[in-house]
Amino acid sequence: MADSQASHPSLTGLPEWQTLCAHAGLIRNERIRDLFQADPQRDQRLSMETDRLFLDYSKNLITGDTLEHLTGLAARCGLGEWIEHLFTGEPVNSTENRAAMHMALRNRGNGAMYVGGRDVMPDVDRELTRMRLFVNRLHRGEYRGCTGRVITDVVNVGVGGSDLGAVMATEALAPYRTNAIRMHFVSSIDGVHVTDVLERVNPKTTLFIISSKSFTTLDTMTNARTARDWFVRQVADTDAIGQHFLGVSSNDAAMAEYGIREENRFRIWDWVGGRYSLPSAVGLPLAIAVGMKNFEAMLDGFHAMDQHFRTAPWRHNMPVLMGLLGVWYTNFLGAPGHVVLPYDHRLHRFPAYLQQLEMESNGKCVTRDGTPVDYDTGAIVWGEVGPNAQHSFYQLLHQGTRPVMADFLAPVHGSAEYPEHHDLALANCFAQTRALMEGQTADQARREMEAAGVPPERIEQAIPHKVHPGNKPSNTILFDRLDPGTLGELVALYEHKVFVQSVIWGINPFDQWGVELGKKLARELLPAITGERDADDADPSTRGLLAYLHRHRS
Ligand SMILES: O=P(O)(O)OC[C@H]1O[C@H](O)[C@H](O)[C@@H](O)[C@@H]1O
Repeated sequence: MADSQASHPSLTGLPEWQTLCAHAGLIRNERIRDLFQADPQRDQRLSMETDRLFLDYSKNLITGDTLEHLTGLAARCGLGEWIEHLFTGEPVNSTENRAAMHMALRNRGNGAMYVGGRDVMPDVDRELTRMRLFVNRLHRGEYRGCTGRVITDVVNVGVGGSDLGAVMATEALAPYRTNAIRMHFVSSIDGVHVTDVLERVNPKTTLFIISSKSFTTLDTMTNARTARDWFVRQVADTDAIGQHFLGVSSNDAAMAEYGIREENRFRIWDWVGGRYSLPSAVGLPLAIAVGMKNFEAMLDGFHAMDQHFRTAPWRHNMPVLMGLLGVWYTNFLGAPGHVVLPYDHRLHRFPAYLQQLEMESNGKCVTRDGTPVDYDTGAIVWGEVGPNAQHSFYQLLHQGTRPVMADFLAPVHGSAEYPEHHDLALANCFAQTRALMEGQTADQARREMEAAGVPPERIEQAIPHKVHPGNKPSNTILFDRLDPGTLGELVALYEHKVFVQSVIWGINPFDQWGVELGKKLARELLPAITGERDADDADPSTRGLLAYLHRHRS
């Protein structure tokens, strides 16, 4: 692997890159609408299905040539080899000399998967079995609190990759709940988050899961200590900690030191990246909420997408296509933003989950060998539940000056209770992608206002404001229903999409050094916040902030 690592080509100098630049110059002048007219089969040619997902990418500013040029670039960047490096447990996380073998966590095929020459499947299966035993005991009411009462609440304490996936999936799969245990998540270090959750639970019937791959993250450790102190104060029994606190980590010694007993310590491994850890024991809160059967159905979905990604030809490979489309907009059409718009409220944390997955993975400015890049990398990802976002930021999507790439997601079967609501949501979803693509001309706006009887002078005034330029790209991802398998496929789709882009950009998507500096400066600044020392060495703005703080505290 060292060879292909060293040989990542200077991207912008590649003939494939130059071809794409020239091609973009031509295609900028095209209208997506006209491309449909020129090719009546376009929607069929530019759409595809996997086991559970349907992707329509025909409303993009692309032609068959665009895809050919993009796959040519991917081949030149060694995408095929890199996919094999990933799946064969090579240390693709070069700065930390680690594999990124999250596919082993959901390897439902029972074959061996190797990291550093060692089959990791026995470890994976052992932890999955331990989770199953624990979850089943809890659900049967056999695992109880220190006073013998059944558990009514579970509080997951974690942050980033040890929080976002579990929250997102627990919300998304709410209809698959198998029991009445209430789930709570504490992530933010600010003290109010933990307060708000502790106020709602009874210590004698609550389990705490301290979830942290490193078991050193300041945020999680601070909240975990506060939760433990609160618990001990409430039950007045330190021995009870062992019964009420579970841990998920790769740092067994730290879990033990915190007071988590052996049988309540669930393991992950250094080859599981935090933001790729939902299918590991980090998903324990989800498994408790929806039961192991549903959790494993989610793993099936992950696995199906893993297989698809590894084996499908690139022109029919969903993560590859989505990754390449992202590269097209980021690097050749100058669209820095990528918005994710689910038309199902239960996916309301999905954009937040993807923000970490995409931006922590590909928000990098040097290649794997440390060379500064001279092209853009990770998109700026944001999003919101589509129907709500229509009433807030869609204005910018329709008439703003900067192009944005959009992913629309929707189940065919949404609300079981109010299917007529879901019809409205779908009508909006499909209408928005049309409106973005087709826009509205001055003539159309004029005709509409004339028909509505608007006075002519007002019409002329209003027209510039009512014109929608259109030609805005979008993907639409549909699926039968938001069930566990579909969620697994969806998450794996984006994971692999991120990997594809990292290969083109030549960057390591599995480290996150950019988050360290802020943490270090926070540690250094803490004494200045508490007033133990001055921060004379800090910049003038920071000193000003500290001065304001202390003026208002005194
Ligand atoms: O699971 P932990 O070790 O506590 O890490 C939690 C999170 O914190 C870090 O700062 C990283 O930016 C994330 O990638 C990670 O998921």
